[in-house]
Amino acid sequence: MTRDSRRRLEGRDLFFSRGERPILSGASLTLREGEIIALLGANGAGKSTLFRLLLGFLKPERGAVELDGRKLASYSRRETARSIAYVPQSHAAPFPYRVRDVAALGRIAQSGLLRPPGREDRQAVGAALEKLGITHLADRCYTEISGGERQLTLIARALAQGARMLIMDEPMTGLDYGYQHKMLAQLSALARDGCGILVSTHNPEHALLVADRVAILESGRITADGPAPEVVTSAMIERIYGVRVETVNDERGVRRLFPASHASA
Ligand SMILES: Nc1ncnc2c1ncn2[C@@H]1O[C@H](COP(=O)(O)OP(=O)(O)OP(=O)(O)O)[C@@H](O)[C@H]1O
Repeated sequence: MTRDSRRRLEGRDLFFSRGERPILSGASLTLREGEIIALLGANGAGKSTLFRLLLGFLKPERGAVELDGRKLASYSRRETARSIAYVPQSHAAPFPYRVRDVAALGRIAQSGLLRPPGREDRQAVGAALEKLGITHLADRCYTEISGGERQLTLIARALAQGARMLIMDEPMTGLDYGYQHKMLAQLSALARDGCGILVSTHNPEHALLVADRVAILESGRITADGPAPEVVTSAMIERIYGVRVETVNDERGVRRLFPASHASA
């Protein structure tokens, strides 16, 4: 068997609590370059907390986070930012920055806070905007573009950062149907280019469409982690979300879900 030489971000046996309340109690998950992992879990299951631990924003009480086999805590903040980027849910910026300026914030990881942006920075920002198909928005004000365009801008910021591991917190939230599907296509394209993507979603159908693996966070642990069709079953949906669904594989073999209440209506 050949050793997997891809870069990897690994959270092992992570424990974290808020006050007396345990949030994570032994959660383990590994993200590798070139794959999409969809993280599913009910509201409050601890998905964002797990993300913050994997990004090094929070320290686990027990367990370890490692990047390429080395403790994340041993990397400088800037080194970490060159490898791992966080894409939050799209938000309104406090200042009317242009789209290219928001994307350029990702370059701080490469060139530092104090140095004015140079040619390389401008090229990286231009390449990120182009890859996401939003070059035409470069001079638009971030506060005056749509939620979907803002989400793409935040991904451009992550790409400009040079990171190969992207951690995305519910990027589809608030996007219209068209943008949700553009976003899903974009995630697949980024993974084909070699990015590792860990994305949380409340829509298991999105996981079925793009994820190589689906991980389930419940009771503070990853209770399932495997190929989407094996993990996203009617039993799992009922257990996590309390909704009965019927599953049907479409002509491409992609599993589709039908809530039983609609199916029998
Ligand atoms: N700063 C905080 N102080 C206290 N409790 C917190 C804090 N942040 C999160 N929590 C609690 O930790 C638990 C897990 O929260 P987290 O945001 O990680 O869940 P989540 O799975 O991302 O939720 P959602 O799907 O609703 O976004 C929740 O019960 C939440 O109330």
